[in-house]
Formats: sequence, structure tokens, C-alpha cells
Amino acid sequence: MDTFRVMRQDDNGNRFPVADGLARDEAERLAAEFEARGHKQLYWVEPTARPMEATGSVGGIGAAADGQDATALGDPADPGATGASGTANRIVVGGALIHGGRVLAARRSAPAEVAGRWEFPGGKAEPGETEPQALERELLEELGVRARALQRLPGAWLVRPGLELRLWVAELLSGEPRPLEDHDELRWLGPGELADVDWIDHDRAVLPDLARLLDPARQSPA
Ligand SMILES: Nc1nc2c([nH]c(=O)n2[C@H]2C[C@H](O)[C@@H](COP(=O)(O)OP(=O)(O)OP(=O)(O)O)O2)c(=O)[nH]1
Repeated sequence: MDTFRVMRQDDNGNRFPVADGLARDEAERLAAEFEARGHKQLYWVEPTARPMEATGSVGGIGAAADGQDATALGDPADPGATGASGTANRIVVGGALIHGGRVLAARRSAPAEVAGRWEFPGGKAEPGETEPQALERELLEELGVRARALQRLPGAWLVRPGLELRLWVAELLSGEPRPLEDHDELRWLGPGELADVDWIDHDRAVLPDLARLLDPARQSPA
């Protein structure tokens, strides 16, 4: 079974685990309890790193994948990167939403630098939100669907100074995705179709992992 840990970031931007080896709901309850104590510290929940994540082997949905590229920020087990100033990066969470053996790609309508290119829907985590909470909220706002974040894909990418992208696999629980915000087109892609759209560069890094998650027999994305 996957286990989760509660991470803490102190006032100086240092991040470290405060509890480990928990079930996800237990970890989220604990993080909320710490957060409610009201001291100026941030708590969040993330999957416990497993040795498999470091080597990049992928077994299927529920297993973690390896997906770093030249701009990746480092070890996926790392609790989080800090910027050059020593302050923590703000996190953008993108969700590879999976349903019926396909993954949803969304075409951005703005801003100009990325308009027309495809991404995993998501957005910036608000202070105090865990990454799964942020992703599930963004998927509801942007697509009108309920979804559940399952696992983080290894890798982290600097979108711009101070803004760090992390990608998660999520499952569709209910609803039909519609491009309500930030996107003008959606496409469900099977494992052999992942290269059919013009992805934002960072997002390409996880395509091989996704192809294997969608179809464990596959060795390459397209
Ligand atoms: N959501 C998302 N953003 C991505 C991906 N890949 C990537 O480079 N980005 C970049 C594009 C944007 O510059 C930034 C995310 O900003 P966003 O506009 O989605 O965040 P948001 O919805 O919270 O926006 P806002 O509150 O600032 O309006 O990250 C991806 O797969 N998903």
C-alpha cells in the first residue's frame, strides 16, 4: 500500500518530514491539525518516496514513474526545491487525468507564451493546500469534474523563477470534462496517441511514464 508523509516548511523556507508511513487520510488529518495550530508554518501531504521512484521503474497505475528532463529540479523524492533566494517555490500542480485507459490533454487559451499548446490541467496551489487538494480543486474549476489525485509523477520543473511545476496522476470520479477556464479544447489520448498534440515542453518529460501507466506492455510513448 502507498504511504504518505506530512511535510513541514518553516519560516526560513526549510522543508522536512514531520510524520511518515501514514495512510493518506491519516496524513491529511494530521497536516490539517498542525495547520490549525496557527503557527506561521506550512504543512502538506505527499507520497512517501519509495526506492522504485528513484530508479524509475514503472509498473502500472498506482506505481510511480520516472520523468525528468534537463530542466527538472532534481530528485523526485526531494520534498521541494527552494529558489535561489532560499525561499520556497510556489507549486503549480498539473493532473494527468486518466479514464478508460486514456489521459486528458487540454489546450491552453492563454497566456500568449503557451496559448495553443497542450498541458495537464491544473494550477497554483493556494497557501495551506496539499498538492492533491489543489489539483482536485483546479480540476473542478477548470473542467467541472470531480477527480482524485492518485500519485505524483517523479520530476519537478521550474516554469519561471519561484514557480515549480509538479505533475500528478488523477482518476476521474464523476462528470464529463469541459473546457470551462484556461483551455479551448480537450482531447482524450490513448497510449499510442500521446505524441499527437503539441505539449508544453516540460510536460513531454512524463509521456513515457504515462504510456506505461496506460498500457504496461508498452516501452515507448508513441
Ligand atoms: N496547469 C498547468 N500549467 C503548466 C503545465 N506545464 C507548464 O509549464 N505549466 C505552466 C503554465 C503556466 O505558466 C503555469 C501555471 O499557471 P496556471 O495559469 O495554470 O495557474 P492558475 O490556474 O493557478 O492561474 P492563476 O491563478 O495565476 O490565474 O505553469 C501543466 O501541465 N499544467
